[in-house]
Amino acid sequence: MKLKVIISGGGTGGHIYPAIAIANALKASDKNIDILFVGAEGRMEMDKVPEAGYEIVGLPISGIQRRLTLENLKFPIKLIKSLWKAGDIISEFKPNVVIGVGGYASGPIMWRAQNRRIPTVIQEQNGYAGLTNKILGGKAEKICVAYPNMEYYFPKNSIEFTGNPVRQDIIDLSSKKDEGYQQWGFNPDKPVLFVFGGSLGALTLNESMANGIDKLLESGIQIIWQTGKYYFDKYHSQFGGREKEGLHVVAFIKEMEKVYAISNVVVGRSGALSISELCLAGLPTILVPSPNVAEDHQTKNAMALVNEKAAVLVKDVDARTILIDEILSLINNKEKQTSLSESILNLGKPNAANDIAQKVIEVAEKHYKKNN
Ligand SMILES: CC(=O)N[C@H]1[C@@H](OP(=O)(O)OP(=O)(O)OC[C@H]2O[C@@H](n3ccc(=O)[nH]c3=O)[C@H](O)[C@@H]2O)O[C@H](CO)[C@@H](O)[C@@H]1O
Repeated sequence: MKLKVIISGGGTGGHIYPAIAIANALKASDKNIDILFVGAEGRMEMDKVPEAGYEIVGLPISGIQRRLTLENLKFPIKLIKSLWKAGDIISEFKPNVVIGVGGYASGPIMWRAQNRRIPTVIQEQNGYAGLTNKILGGKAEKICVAYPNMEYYFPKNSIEFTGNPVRQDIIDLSSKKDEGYQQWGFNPDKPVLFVFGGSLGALTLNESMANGIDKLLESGIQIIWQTGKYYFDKYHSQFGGREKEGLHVVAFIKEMEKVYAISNVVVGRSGALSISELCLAGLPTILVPSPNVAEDHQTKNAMALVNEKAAVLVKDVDARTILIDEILSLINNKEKQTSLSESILNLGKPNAANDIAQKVIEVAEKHYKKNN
């Protein structure tokens, strides 16, 4: 049987990269599997998925703002159009299974698939479930999760505790060190600090860095500062061009593995995928959870590590005043770095992508046998 799989969702890196990791694991297990991505028109997946070598179709869907806006009035029309198009995509591609990774596009296509009795698999990256996944969860064959206690949101029998699927290039970082130092022009004998605010950057981290950048550079730290594309112009115009001093201000990093490979200390938001990657990389990390996300889930994500002494927590409200000192104290404390590194490595799930791919194949084959 030649398996046909739709992978749907996106919106931010936190949904797109796990989707690509699942696709790669499916292909690694059987190169004849046919994969089609379904995303939302105009969103990040429409670029990132083709860059990863997969075909993607866009639905005209968007989210609902929490405020009353003109865009919200268009939402029902976009939803109806998307449901229509989702139906056409399914009729044409004839998937054996549809995977939803979260984000606007997974709603319409998973809904359509479930109504046509095509089996569906949800991959939930966070320690909570949004409304769409809660609705879809009731009819999904499997729900692959990365945090405990998810039976609060989903039927217990469908849950598989696989961990989040992480890009394979983040495994085996030691072989990428030399290339990493070379690419960034860094001295391997001096510490490297990596600051990143998830896939889109984070204002709090940018403002906190702007407050203390000279103090960090004076201490001999080499820095990669990812601002996110919306904040890049502002911070690059202020701090760009200082590569000789060891400071790189960038909008987005394509080869994260080479940055993780050379980082001594990382500062980040606590998006689910950032955390899963840091667990595999085993990096001493300071987490500053975003307070602007549903159900404060980044704090929950971060606490899962902090409770195991696997990361340091700095609250968003405190970051502008204490983050720089926290960084300096961790950079200067090798013992703490080692203990954080050991604890965070214990929480990693390096086989998640393969485990999820196997579940997807099982679901599709079971359904195929039942119907043929
Ligand atoms: C503000 C917001 O809504 N954040 C959510 C979003 O986060 P966000 O999209 O930031 O996602 P994550 O932190 O989970 O993952 C970021 C991903 O982007 C990659 N990356 C990041 C920066 C960069 O320069 N280059 C790069 O490749 C990382 O390697 C990682 O794979 O989705 C996550 C997963 O559902 C949620 O937990 C987050 O709360």
